[in-house]
Amino acid sequence: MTATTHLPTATILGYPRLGRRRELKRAIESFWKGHTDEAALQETAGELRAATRARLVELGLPAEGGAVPESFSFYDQVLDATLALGAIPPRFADIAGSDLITYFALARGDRDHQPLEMTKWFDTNYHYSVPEIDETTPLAANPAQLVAQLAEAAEQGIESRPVIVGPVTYLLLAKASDGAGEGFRPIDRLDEVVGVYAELLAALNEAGAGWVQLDEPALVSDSLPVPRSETIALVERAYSILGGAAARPSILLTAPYGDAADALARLGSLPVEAVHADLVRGSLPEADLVSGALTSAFAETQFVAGVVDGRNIWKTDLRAAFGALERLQRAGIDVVAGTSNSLQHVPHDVRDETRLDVELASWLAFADQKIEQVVILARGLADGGAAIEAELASVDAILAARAQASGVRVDGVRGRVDAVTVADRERDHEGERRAAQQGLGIPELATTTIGSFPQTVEIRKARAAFGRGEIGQEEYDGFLRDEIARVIRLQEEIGLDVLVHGEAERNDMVQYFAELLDGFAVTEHGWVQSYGTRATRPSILWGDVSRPAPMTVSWSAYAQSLTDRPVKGMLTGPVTILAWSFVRDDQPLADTASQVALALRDEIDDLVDAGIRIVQVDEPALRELLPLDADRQAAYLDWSVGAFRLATSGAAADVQIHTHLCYSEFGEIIDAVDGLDADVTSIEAARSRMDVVEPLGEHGYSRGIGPGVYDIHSPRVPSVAEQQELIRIAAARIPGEQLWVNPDCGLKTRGYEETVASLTNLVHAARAVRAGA
Ligand code: MET
Ligand SMILES: [Zn+2]
Repeated sequence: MTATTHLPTATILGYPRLGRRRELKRAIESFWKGHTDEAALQETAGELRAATRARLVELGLPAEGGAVPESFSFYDQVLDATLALGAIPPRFADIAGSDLITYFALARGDRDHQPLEMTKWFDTNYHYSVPEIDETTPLAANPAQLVAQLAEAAEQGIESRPVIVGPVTYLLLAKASDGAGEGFRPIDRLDEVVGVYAELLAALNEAGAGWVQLDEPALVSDSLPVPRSETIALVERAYSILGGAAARPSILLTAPYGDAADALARLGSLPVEAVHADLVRGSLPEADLVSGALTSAFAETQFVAGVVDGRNIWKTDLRAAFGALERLQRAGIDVVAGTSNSLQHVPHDVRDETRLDVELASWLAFADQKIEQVVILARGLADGGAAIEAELASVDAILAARAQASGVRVDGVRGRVDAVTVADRERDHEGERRAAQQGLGIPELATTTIGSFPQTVEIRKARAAFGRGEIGQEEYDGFLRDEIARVIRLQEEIGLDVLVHGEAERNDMVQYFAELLDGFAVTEHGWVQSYGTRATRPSILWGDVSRPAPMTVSWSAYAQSLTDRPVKGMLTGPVTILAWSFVRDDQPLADTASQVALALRDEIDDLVDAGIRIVQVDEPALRELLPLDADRQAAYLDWSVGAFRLATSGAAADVQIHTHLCYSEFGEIIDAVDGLDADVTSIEAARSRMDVVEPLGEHGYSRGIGPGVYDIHSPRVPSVAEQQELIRIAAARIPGEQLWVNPDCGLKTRGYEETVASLTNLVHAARAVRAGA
């Protein structure tokens, strides 16, 4: 087949992968447990892929011409690329069995193998498996899975489009393996890797593929190991080679998650057949459009315009989206309607939600509704705007109703945000606070935890029984109080200095608050893959946010009543609440964040009134929301830090404010962390062996800091000696009265046995270092 296929006027970049009812999750987990065999798993996966393709066609994507993406994954798309490239790190070479066995070993590790590291995919909450590359990592095209899926589709009568993470993005997201030579960078192997991609493309061509999609989100990011200008040049080099290959499918090169406007004319000139741009996060290159430069660049290249937002669950303003498409069309560009990015970040179908308010539901578009929107736009492109006027008008009406709906704009909430002054974001001076907090009696190298204790089977059972109405409020509350009492006693026995209540009442650190705040709704089936078989159900922040009643006070006050040691109140911060919810798109995030911050500020007031003297406000997502585009970072840090300060600055000098950030790439935002003005900050550090204390030392960081000494991501129990060593590394750079001793993150995913052993060792390690050991 020659690469002359024309992409139809509608497509999407990818679709949710776990299945409408998370069928794939169940099938994979049952395979892992040994309850089913690989054949059974392959069968379920094949059925799911077939159902997905059929669904996409049913929703209106053409069956011909490569409009249907082949975006299935057993675990992760970057890991899929690792297998397709045969880039299996040699430390896994001894794994016997099928490709799928190797695949899961890379993803999850086993007794003898640490898994590949996992980290967040661009500015999303999705985690990918980080490739490990060095000078000798083998590379050999392994197109089997890609070809098999293509054949399945053909059998269904669908010409689908295989999807692969592109070579530049793949290598820029990889890390150099531990054994790599000094100065080696994975991207140094670009030419070889491109050669393997060429082989994959040849195999796909042979198998009859008309199109292939290569995702290059690296094009929009300033947070990668090379400057963006170099990324663009690398993409040009890679695709000049790939495009020049004799036998290959047509290539769709995508640039999701951000703004590639300044590179678009260059991308359009590459020897590929279609280029995608994210026009939600990104923009059209105005000057190039007006001058005709874009038109010339795209003279022989189709332009997939990502105008339907793939990151949120709101209906797209179709009239505005169609306006952008028409401008391109009028400029003589062959335009295709598409989504801004893969729909893997949104749930399946609003129609599955039976408990949502009907009016709210009418404003929403999950994956299936987004596809319907793309298909309408495509019809407009083919038949002219008049052909879809009724649909455009219907969305106009929905958006107008949404703007007027009760709860969307609440005068009281808005008035309060408008009245916020600079002083509302300022606490007393650091020194005064330190003096006022002496009364807390906190020792040097104070020991504490990050908040949650293990969520046992019993806790989950009680919550489920309460949810089903099998046990009443009183019984459930009694159960939680017993749990809190147990956790307090345990911490006293272990000898921790600052205690927590354990968060047993929380299903999730964001959803718990979403359920108690006005302006939020929760879904039944709104699952979104977080990594592998894990999914979360983000809440929907649809209206002005306020707090009808205290949310955490009774639990924290009860815990404090049981002990003389200080108990930390525990809240999730405004930025993290936003980052892990689907947030309204009709006002700036900064405004929404201020509303959430004011609700938390009231909560802190109430906690303090109830006798709590230390409050931790977790912001693990602060780094995640940092824009990929360097030009947008300052504005982001300004509002996000401002929201945290608004939440916490009502606290008097003698109230100690803690925050928790769980990631180690910290250097980039150290000024922002300083700007949070928290008295104490706990961060992840154990896995990186305290790498972060050096920049902190250099920065002259003056506040309390708790670099984690216990990696909570595995059941392994760190010894006293090991934790003592990490504390010593930190103590060499940071004065003892500033240094806190704590785990990397919460303990909710751990079991009790390892938790008790690890925390006991932690306390002994801290005591030993205090005693000068
Ligand atoms: C992802 S950060 C988690 C913080 C929370 N307080 C916990 O301990 O679970
Ligand atoms: Zn954490």
